[in-house]
Amino acid sequence: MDEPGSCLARMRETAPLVHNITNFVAMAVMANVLIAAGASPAMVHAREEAAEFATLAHALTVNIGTADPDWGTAMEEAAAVMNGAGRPWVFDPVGVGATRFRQALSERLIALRPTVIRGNASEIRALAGLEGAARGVDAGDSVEAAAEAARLLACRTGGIVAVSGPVDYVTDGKEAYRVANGHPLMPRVTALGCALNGVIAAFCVGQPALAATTAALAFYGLAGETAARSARGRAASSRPSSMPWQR
Ligand SMILES: Nc1ncnc2c1ncn2[C@@H]1O[C@H](COP(=O)(O)OP(=O)(O)O)[C@@H](O)[C@H]1O
Ligand SMILES: Cc1ncsc1CCOP(=O)(O)O
Ligand SMILES: [Mg+2]
Repeated sequence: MDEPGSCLARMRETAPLVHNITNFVAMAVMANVLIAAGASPAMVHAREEAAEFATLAHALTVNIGTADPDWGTAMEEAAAVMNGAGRPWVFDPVGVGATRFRQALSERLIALRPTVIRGNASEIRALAGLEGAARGVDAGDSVEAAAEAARLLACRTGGIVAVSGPVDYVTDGKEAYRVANGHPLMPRVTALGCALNGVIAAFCVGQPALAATTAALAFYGLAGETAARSARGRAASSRPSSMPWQR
């Protein structure tokens, strides 16, 4: 497998245009993360233009976090464009276990065979039809508890499945790798999982998807470790001690 550093260097040489149909929470965070990593983000979700825009993009991400039926159609049409052009796309099944709408849309997207599916452990378990302990969009299951689900999903789609968490797990259904980079503050910041999808998509442009996804996970975890060194974390108490009306 290629060195993660070589994958990063090749991604930066390409500076790929990554088209994202993502959720309202993640849009700005994800765009900034992609620029910082060395790619060009574009957030384009209107049903009337998503497929047309996809023809311009090097890679696509689709994310069902705040989807509605029109966004779902936009995702399916844009993914079909990427498949036709042989370009990578990443699917994030945010909160898939929570509602029938998310489950049905996810089934349609899986049938289009994403290059990479990336979710937290509870999402990957739910996608494989297993019971889980999700709390909305947050994981309640361990990564190890989702490893077999990831393997089965990868065999079903022929793509890569990445389970993020304290130690990420990534597989193509035959080989598997674990990535131990990252910091416990990362799941305390909303949309960091969503933003990771864009980085994975950027790394996958012109590079083998298993190696590229593994490298993206390592790069992202290291970035989180670096950021955590200068982060103060959240306050010890949820009640600030020096609010003006308390003086
Ligand atoms: N406890 C943890 N320790 C270190 N890194 C973590 C931890 N939990 C999540 N991460 C990292 O945070 C990023 C987002 O993953 P995750 O929180 O699982 O996604 P999501 O926001 O979709 O639930 C990944 O890079 C993952 O490796
Ligand atoms: C809070 C929330 N609600 C709908 S989408 C979303 C963002 C989830 O982002 P992430 O899975 O990266 O934490
Ligand atoms: Mg998520």
